Amino acid sequence: MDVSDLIDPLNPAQREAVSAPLGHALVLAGAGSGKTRVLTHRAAWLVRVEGATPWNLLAVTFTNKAAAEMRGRIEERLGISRSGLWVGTFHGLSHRLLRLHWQEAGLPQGFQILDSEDQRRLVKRIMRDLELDENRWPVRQLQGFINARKDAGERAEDLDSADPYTGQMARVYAAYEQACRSAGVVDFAELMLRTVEMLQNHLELLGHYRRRFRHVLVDEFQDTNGIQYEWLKLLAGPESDVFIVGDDDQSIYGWRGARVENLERFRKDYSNTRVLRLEQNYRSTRTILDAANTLIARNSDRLGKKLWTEGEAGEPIALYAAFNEQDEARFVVERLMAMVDEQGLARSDIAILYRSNAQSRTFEEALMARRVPYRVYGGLRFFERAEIKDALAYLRLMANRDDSAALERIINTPTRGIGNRTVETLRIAARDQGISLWAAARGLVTHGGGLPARAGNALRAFLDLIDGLAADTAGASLPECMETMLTRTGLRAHLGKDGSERAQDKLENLDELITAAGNFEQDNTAEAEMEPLTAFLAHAALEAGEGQAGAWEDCVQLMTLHSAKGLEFPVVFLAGLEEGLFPHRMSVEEPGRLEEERRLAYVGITRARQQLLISYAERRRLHGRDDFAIASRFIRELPPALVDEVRARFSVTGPTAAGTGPGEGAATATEAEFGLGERVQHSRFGEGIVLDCEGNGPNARIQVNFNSAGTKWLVAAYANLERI
Ligand SMILES: Nc1ncnc2c1ncn2[C@@H]1O[C@H](COP(=O)(O)OP(=O)(O)OP(=O)(O)O)[C@@H](O)[C@H]1O
Ligand SMILES: [Mg+2]
Repeated sequence: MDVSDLIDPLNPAQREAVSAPLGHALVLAGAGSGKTRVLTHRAAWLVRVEGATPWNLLAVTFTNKAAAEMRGRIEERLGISRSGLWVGTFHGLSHRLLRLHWQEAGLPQGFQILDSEDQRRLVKRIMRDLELDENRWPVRQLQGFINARKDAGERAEDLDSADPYTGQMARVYAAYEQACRSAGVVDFAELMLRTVEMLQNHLELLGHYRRRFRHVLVDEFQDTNGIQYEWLKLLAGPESDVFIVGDDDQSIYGWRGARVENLERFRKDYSNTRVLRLEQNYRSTRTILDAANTLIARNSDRLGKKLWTEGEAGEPIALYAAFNEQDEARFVVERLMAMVDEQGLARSDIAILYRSNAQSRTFEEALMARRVPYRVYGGLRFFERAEIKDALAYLRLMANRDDSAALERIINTPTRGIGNRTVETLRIAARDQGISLWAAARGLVTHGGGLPARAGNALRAFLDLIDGLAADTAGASLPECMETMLTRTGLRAHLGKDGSERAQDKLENLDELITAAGNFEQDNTAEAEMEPLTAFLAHAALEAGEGQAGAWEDCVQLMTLHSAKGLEFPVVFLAGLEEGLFPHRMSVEEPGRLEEERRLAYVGITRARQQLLISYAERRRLHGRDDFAIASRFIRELPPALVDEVRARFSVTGPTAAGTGPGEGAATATEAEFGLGERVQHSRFGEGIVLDCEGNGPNARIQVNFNSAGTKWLVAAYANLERI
């Protein structure tokens, strides 16, 4: 059998791992050393050499993007496509198991997935029911508590209710579980926990999957948490071989209960594990790799790995000290546009990585202003935008009337005369009778009960609308179903009334949703027969941006450092390296958490193949607050010889003689350059210092702090500022 395509593109250590005899194996190696490559080749090897069938494989990773890539690579090596391979994320695969075995899992067939915003609403509602003070019991804290308990495999009844604090939390948790059950919804953490419980309670099912999944492969193993480890241990039975790859230096989910100790635990639980190491890095230039190695060397308690490259030194790391976050975004976008134009890079070769989701907005605005296509992974995803969530809530309710979170979201969107008081009446009725809001509404409409006639009529019309929509769209294609829904619910007309640009955006997003539904291809896993609508809704809840508008277009990639794990890009911009932001202010006090932040920086740096550009802003407006920041300690921890500082300047273009658009009149434009922090003179306001600038061309505005007149924004083209 010719397996040269599996073996030739590998170095000796990688070959050893791919062709290892059957049995458990752990590949422990640093970033970019080919762990993921080895794992995909191993999967193909098992089928082609060891006689496994694709049906025997279970391959797990952490992000949708990584899972999609892994699936593609394995299918390519096996010469199959859209095969229904069990390759996916922990959550995605759990979802699949629950869909297949909803009865055993004790779920309604059309169960829906609750995302974290819906979850927060639900927790909030429960707190109101229990009359808990939000100031004493912050909603997010309770939500975090519930998820953490689930990640640890604990139900409300497992908690120690003797302790008053835990007891109170446990009460909320219990009520929350009850509400989810009656609504027929599951949250993300529940997907895992429910699967584990289902397998534990149904040994025949467990036996079936254990016999089936003879080969279990896990990427990024260092980030597994308690419940994921449990899940793996269940599915990989005594007859199965487990092949895991990981890097302790890239463990970045400790805050969410991931335990790097699972690497050690694995070696104990799975005796005779062969441990293999890879030491050659194929991803990055020597400069980038040296910087990463130097940084991570500061951490203690490392398992210790060597990493070297035959690659070239490459370019130095560029460092840009931005005046503020706008200036930072401008620098990044101008640089990347130049790279695309001059170096012929594809936009998708370029990634902008940041510590927290909130940072994406400034970059998005700068990219939009210059019409550079981009795509945000994770964070505020297409499917999380308000208008999209409204539309999806209608669809969810059509699929499952008991989905109270969906009902609450749209019962009065667009306004239809169902006020807060009516909704409150519904809530009370639902709570008292332990039924869903829908059932409560039907009851009130049918039997009367405390609703004024007008409210009753409005409610009845709403119920009939949903029932009618569900009946009329049965059997229709997804896009048709959405089209009908958007029209009949009045959602589209409601947005159309408002002529603003934002409303226009929203309408376009709704159109995009129809397109996404049209392009949506269901996984053709014959086993998991799902209604197309249910499948699409699950996809929307689970896939981070995969169905996002224009996903197929060549666009710049934006994501948090956490979502960048396992990926690589020729060019990486690492933005916002400021003390307090990165490392995050919550982490600097605790050495353990600081080390996790450093690992995150290591992950960020090692995503870059050829060029790494780091930036920070000396002033940043985030969460509505202005902060002055100093450069992150992680910048100081890089070898200075590898870092090149970029000079800070920006240019403002004056109005063109004929008033032509930007670009056309460039030759006649008067170009004035002001450095941030430069002293200038204004005819009326006197002397001041340049603080900020916004926009380009004739619309550029400049912010100056005048000695006597205070801080002002001026249109640069007309301000006639003079440098002094
Ligand atoms: N033997 C090899 N020859 C050439 N290129 C290789 C070889 N092994 C891996 N690569 C390439 O090196 C890059 C990094 O590989 P891969 O993504 O598998 O590393 P990794 O160890 O999984 O990294 P991470 O820790 O970041 O997940 C990829 O572009 C891969 O194709
Ligand atoms: Mg990898």
